[in-house]
Amino acid sequence: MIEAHQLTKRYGEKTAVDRLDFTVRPGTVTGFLGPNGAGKSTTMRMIVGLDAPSSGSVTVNGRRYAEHAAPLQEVGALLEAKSIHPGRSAFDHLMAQAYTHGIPRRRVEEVIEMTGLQAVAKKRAGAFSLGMGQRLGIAAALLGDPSTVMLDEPVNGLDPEGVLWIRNLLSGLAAEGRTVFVSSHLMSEIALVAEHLIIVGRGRLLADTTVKDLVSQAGGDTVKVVSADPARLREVLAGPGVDISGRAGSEELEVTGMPARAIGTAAGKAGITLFELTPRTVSLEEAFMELTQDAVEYHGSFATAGSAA
Ligand SMILES: Nc1ncnc2c1ncn2[C@@H]1O[C@H](COP(=O)(O)OP(=O)(O)OP(=O)(O)O)[C@@H](O)[C@H]1O
Repeated sequence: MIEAHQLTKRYGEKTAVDRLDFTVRPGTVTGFLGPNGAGKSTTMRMIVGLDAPSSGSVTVNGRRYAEHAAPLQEVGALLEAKSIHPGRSAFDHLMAQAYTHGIPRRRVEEVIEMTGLQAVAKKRAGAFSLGMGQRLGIAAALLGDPSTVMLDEPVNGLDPEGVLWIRNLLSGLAAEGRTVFVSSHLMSEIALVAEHLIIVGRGRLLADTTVKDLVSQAGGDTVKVVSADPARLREVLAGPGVDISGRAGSEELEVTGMPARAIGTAAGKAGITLFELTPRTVSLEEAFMELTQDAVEYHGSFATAGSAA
């Protein structure tokens, strides 16, 4: 369990993390999302004590990271900055860490197997591909068999097989009852693995929600209905929580707050012929963009042909 209370980090004039309050719970994968520069890495660094909060606090399993007697057993982290000696083999790198934390050799062998590094474990880590490097970073994060696992942009630059592997690994860790906290600036990646979402923009909390709720809040439960008698259909469907819109003279209605199946049934009972009944699905990417559009630090811009002088 990770708990942040009014967590704040300032770098001079810049407030990278601004009074964040959130809880990351065990047994599920929580995605940590936000545009570039939103403060995700800074937050994660504070969770593992690599950066000190300017104010507020963050704890793992009820204590600040530095207060744990055996922190590697509490939280395993893969952060963006890697500190792997390029001349050392993956096995030696993990053994060195295990040795300094009183972790047995057996556990090193276990994490090598879990991360599929058996064939390359004795090779120089400096010669590793990006994917292998990520696997090694994850192996190191899992070394202490931690109840909380935190990964910063774990799928960055991975091939589809690597992405699928990470997805299965994270779901498996959550199913074992661990707290799993994963950052990304890509909604599409997180949507496949996370159930819960913490979304930040410019250091502020924008949403603490579920993937399901984010979609429905963004209008994911709208249904397009084309019928022979839209005026009567409006009357038939009207009710509490149901919102109906449509242009005068058009056969098309947009219905929010009623599933397609219920609309079809009601129309059928009233004898109204339907020509089309289409649930509109808002992609998570769209929902995310809508939520974070004001919080993006650097908007891209492009000149249209007409604007060139
Ligand atoms: N050491 C530092 N000194 C000054 N500013 C910093 C420092 N570290 C981060 N920042 C600034 O704080 C803000 C948050 O950065 P952070 O790296 O935490 O964002 P992020 O959400 O992880 O972004 P990304 O998705 O690009 O990795 C940015 O504006 C960044 O420039």
